[in-house]
Amino acid sequence: MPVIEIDGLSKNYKARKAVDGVSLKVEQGEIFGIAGPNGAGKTTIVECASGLRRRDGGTLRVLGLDPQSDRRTLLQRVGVQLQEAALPDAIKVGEALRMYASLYDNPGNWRELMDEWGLADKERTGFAALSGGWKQRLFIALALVGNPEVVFLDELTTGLDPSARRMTWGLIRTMRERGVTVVLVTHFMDEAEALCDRIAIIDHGRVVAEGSPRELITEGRSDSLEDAYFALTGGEVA
Ligand SMILES: Nc1ncnc2c1ncn2[C@@H]1O[C@H](COP(=O)(O)OP(=O)(O)OP(=O)(O)O)[C@@H](O)[C@H]1O
Repeated sequence: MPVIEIDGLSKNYKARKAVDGVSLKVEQGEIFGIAGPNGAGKTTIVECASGLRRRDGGTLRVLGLDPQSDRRTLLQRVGVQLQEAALPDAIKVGEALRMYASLYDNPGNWRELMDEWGLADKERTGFAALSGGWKQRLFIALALVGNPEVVFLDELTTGLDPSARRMTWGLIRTMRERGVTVVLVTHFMDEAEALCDRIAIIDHGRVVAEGSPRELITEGRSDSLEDAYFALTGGEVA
């Protein structure tokens, strides 16, 4: 049974159709990528699926639960890292992890997570003093602290330096090996190609293509996923 089943999802912001009839299935233990141009509706899909935003139409099941009506139960079982998250300036890295862990019934070991994500040296550093890349690492660790079965990561490696980016890829693969299902919103086609089992390309609130990186390359009659992306979204190559 799929871990995530989205059928005919729609969401409007006033007159603007942000998501327009999206249907997707994600299987357990997959790394599922969501790619597409700015404003395509990717974040809105993730927000609706993770229980953070109400949908206008369609059905949604995550771990068999409805993200709207079963929101509280679902939030115990999923982790979410969002693009524009923020924390109080003065909160220290260790405090943030401990505080987030306390929100879950069965949290992971936050100290282990802090080590795993290279944050141990920053345990006593305040949020405001972290660079963008370290904030990003902290947000990923916070998304994982509840020991989630499904994790939604929005622009996972934006702002990370190349070595942190590769380290992050390794840790995401480890999560898959542990059976965690990962939904990854990304603008980086090398990242999607390296990590994702399947990818949905979204444009103007609709799914324009879906498949494994190899299938999308074939469908776009291209040599690389990046070229396939441009072919499938009708975008211009810069
Ligand atoms: N809270 C909001 N209020 C009004 N419009 C919104 C809101 N959030 C998103 N939108 C609009 O909905 C559309 C989809 O936005 P969304 O953030 O889901 O796209 P995205 O694919 O994640 O974009 P990006 O790649 O730039 O992050 C855009 O036109 C955006 O301007």
